[in-house]
Amino acid sequence: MPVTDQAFVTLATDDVYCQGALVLGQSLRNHKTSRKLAVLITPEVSSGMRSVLSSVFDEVVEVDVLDSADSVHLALMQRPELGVTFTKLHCWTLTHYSKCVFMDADTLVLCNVDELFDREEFSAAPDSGWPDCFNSGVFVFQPSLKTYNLLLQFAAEHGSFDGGDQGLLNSFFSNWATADIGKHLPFLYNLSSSSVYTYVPAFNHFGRDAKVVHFLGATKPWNYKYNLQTKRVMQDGTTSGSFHQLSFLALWWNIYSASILPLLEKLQKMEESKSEECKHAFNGVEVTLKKEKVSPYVASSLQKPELPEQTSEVNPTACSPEELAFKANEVSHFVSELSIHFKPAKPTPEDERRKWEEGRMDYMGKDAFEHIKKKLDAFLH
Ligand SMILES: O=c1ccn([C@@H]2O[C@H](COP(=O)(O)OP(=O)(O)O[C@H]3O[C@H](CO)[C@@H](O)[C@H](O)[C@H]3O)[C@@H](O)[C@H]2O)c(=O)[nH]1
Ligand SMILES: [Mn+2]
Repeated sequence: MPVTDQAFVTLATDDVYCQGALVLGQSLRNHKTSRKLAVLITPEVSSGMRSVLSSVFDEVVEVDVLDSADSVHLALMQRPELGVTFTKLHCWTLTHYSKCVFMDADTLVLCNVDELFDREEFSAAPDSGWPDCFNSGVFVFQPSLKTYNLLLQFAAEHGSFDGGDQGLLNSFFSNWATADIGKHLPFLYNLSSSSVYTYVPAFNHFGRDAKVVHFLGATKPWNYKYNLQTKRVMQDGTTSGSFHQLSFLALWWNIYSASILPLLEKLQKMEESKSEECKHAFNGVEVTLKKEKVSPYVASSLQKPELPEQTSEVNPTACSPEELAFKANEVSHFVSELSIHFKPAKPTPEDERRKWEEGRMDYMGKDAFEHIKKKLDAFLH
């Protein structure tokens, strides 16, 4: 039975993090969550990406980077570095839900995790770097404007010891470490893919029961390249990873290529171009498919859903072969390499107009007075 007053919530402040949010949302759908899916976005997210998000999420909620509705705002303005941090706090304003589970956009569920809603605020898993702190990538909370305002006030007064939301939330919910073991989520609900390195025997022993993978740290799944034929992430000099890390990365890309890419394509109406490269431009994100003609024989073998060897070893019990299998779609007939690039794309006229209407002009750039004057002059003469 669907539960409509509870939701999984994530956050994406730009089109890049949207790639992660989409894969997370799709992984929750694949594992048949009975809860709603909500994503918080900020004005920077392009209109194209918003419509893709709304085909995976039940609710796409735009929030400000900094809240301006109360007196705390002034104090916050002195601390611009905390802006993105506070954006996560907006999840407490979703008061049409009685309980929520927040998940970072760089997480991925490996099975159904709806049992998280049996927990109370504030439940989270230990941080692998400092286990007396919780990691703020996965947590159970209860939306409340009162808590939201207390958090903002606390932030304005004390800041954050790590400059991010994790430090802030740990200071605010400071009795997490000692008060109630029921609020300690097992590490399996927020397995940082890099900690697999630091305690290999434990991973070998418990890893197969992992429920949520968190790609915490500077290099995110979307920074890698993926080979659609071998279903493996491609490594170059700048990336490295253990076998298991690579397996989790491959799983992320499996979902991306099977379910997210077709959504992006539908939106962009990929024209039947004969060129070697076909690009999907969003705001700052470009998905590049390097085309390669595949012989009919190879193409037909691609259509068979086969279990990617890499992922099967990580979680053999939690997910069925069908769930893990890469669903070969039309794209795979001619695509060999998939990658996401981050270069500012030209905003659409629609995005431009929305920015103007919201009073967010590019004063330093194309909306600078000299440029506007030039246009006026050209028009008048
Ligand atoms: O430019 C950004 C940066 C972050 N996020 C969102 O905020 C989350 C946290 O950022 P992330 O890059 O995932 O941080 P981590 O590498 O996971 O680092 C740690 O430190 C962060 C800051 O304290 C915490 O938010 C994380 O939960 C914690 O795992 C992301 O997943 C997104 O949902 C954005 O939307 N845009
Ligand atoms: Mn994260």
